[in-house]
Amino acid sequence: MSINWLRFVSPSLKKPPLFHLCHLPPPPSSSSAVIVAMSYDKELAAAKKAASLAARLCQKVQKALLQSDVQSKNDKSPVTVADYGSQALVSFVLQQEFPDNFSLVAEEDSKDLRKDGGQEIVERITKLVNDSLTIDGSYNVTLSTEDVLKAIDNGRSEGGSQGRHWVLDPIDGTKGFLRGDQYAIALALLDGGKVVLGVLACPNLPLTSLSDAGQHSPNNKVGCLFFAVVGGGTYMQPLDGSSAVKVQVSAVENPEEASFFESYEAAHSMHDLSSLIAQKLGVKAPPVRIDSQAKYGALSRGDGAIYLRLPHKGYREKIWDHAAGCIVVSERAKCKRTPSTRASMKLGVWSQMLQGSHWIFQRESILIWTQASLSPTRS
Ligand SMILES: Nc1ncnc2c1ncn2[C@@H]1O[C@H](COP(=O)(O)O)[C@@H](OP(=O)(O)O)[C@H]1O
Ligand SMILES: [Mg+2]
Repeated sequence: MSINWLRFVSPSLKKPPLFHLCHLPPPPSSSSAVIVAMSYDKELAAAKKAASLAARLCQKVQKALLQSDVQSKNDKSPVTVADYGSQALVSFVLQQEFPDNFSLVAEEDSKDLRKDGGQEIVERITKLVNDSLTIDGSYNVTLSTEDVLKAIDNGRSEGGSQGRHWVLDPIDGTKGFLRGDQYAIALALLDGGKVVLGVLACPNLPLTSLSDAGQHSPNNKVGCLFFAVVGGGTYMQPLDGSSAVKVQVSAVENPEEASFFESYEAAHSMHDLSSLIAQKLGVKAPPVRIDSQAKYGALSRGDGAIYLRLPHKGYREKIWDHAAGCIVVSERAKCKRTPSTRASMKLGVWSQMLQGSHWIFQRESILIWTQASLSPTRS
């Protein structure tokens, strides 16, 4: 049931240990990598297409964002027409491409949209989806509002450790999206309970490193698509479709020279605690706070070396918030056999002292500290 580097453990099977330090084996040799990667070619092409189309839809909505686009969900997180539109689009594309073997575990459902007063918003979503499909031109269809609601609800699969299941966060970082900041369309494929493929579309992430001094220059283009297939390395390409490059994680091993990422939202991760931990690790740089799994994309190309995610007590992570990001980081291109232990040992001591059920994940110079007891199902 283990998924590469981020382990998904059913709560009924096992209580997470107090802390767990995970040294991962090196990536497979290049010959086996090619064979493994090729077996998901069609899935990768479909996932990139679906995520890119959804990203374009979201970009359009973010530009024209009005407060009236915001609805309220039970958990009080904001949901936008782009959230639903993105899910409908990805669901539709995947179902077209894999009509005989389609299972999608996605964040949204149409319940709120089907309530009184939802019709207008459904029509707006439907128009957005149809406009995106028309521009793409691959499918000669015009979806009705009911088709769109069904496509959204086709994301209600429970997933599981048998067979293939797509996992989607249609807009990860909804708060960032509403603020005009970072967000991601995060799509992963589980096969036999393992994440085998991940695509992260990050429409607002600069193409150059976040640590570059010129990042705020008006000439610095934004819009990145990260993708990884198990055994095949991680790639990044501009969302406009130009060619992809293999990325590699940071070479920084000394935490004193590392920059660390955390959630922008203090409600999602305890900033005070991460600042204390960073201080104890010897990290000198201030935290880089960004929304969504764009953090994983940025880590995979070496913009930073540490990601601390410390949710408040009682929060349970969802599979769609990590599945795509974890493979994008764990399939990074760099292959170095001597992992740095300096930071992880320090973190280990701290995690014992804090007595939390935090796990530490280390791969070479990357450190990710998060509560990650996830199951390959939606619950
Ligand atoms: N109280 C909480 N603690 C931790 N994570 C939370 C949270 N409330 C929401 N989240 C999750 O944090 C995600 C955003 O991640 P980040 O903090 O890295 O930007 C949200 O994704 P959505 O925006 O898809 O709902 C949501 O799943
Ligand atoms: Mg999310």
